[in-house]
Amino acid sequence: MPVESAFKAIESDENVLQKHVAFFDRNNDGVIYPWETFQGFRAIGSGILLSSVAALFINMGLSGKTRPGKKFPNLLFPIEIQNINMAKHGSDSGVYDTHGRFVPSKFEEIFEKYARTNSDGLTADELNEFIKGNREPKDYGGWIGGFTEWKILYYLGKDEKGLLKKDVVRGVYDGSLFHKMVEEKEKAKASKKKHIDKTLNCRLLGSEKNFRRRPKAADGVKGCSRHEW
Ligand code: HEM
Ligand SMILES: [Ca+2]
Repeated sequence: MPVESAFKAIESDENVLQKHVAFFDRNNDGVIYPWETFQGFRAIGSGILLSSVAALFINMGLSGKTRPGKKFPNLLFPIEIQNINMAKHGSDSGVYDTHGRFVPSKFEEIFEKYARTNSDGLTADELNEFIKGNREPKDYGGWIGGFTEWKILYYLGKDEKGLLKKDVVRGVYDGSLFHKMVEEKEKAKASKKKHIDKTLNCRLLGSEKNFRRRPKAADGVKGCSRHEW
């Protein structure tokens, strides 16, 4: 899905990683359950399969790490947002520091190093090089973590030319991308509804065959036309 427009600059002294995950805390109680992860994925337009698999893996994988000192796993796999920085893994970009803060120089480094075709984004090949470049030896868990995070981001956020834009990547770090995606989805839904309403309107006027989407047709009826063109 193409997501354009500029995102705000990110403050580097706050726990931005908490913002990254807060979108998925659907009832804002500081804890993310698997069904909330599922709902969050659905809200940004992911299919049922990806949303289910992601919810299972993310919550089962991160829950225990964010519940330090708890002896037994909670089988509802809650993720505690206040401890989300403990869920960090290796083989990442280093853009989040150990406290979950945003490190601007690391963010810039991604594009300085890998964005060769277009300084403003990464192609699929450049992204693969970047993911490989982050790998620490034998850190298999981190390899999988990094690979899936970046591949899902690419899948959901690439533009029509297959480029993962810098703005989109910046937006994922503070979670603003997720809110943006919901907005885009709502907009697309509203315009589809408008189109259906117009089609219906034209049908009532008896010109459904020649219906075209355009602001004002020659015959003066908004969105309808009696002529092919
Ligand atoms: C569509 C949904 C999501 C996408 C596209 C996504 C993508 C990403 C990306 C690209 C990173 C940066 C990794 C790096 O800097 O190398 C990241 C980091 C992280 N994400 Fe997500 N994420 C999503 C959802 C979630 C959810 C639901 C959680 C947990 C509730 C989560 C937890 C984390 C954590 C803990 C990190 C830090 C990893 C680290 O730096 O070691 N993410 N994510
Ligand atoms: Ca919650």
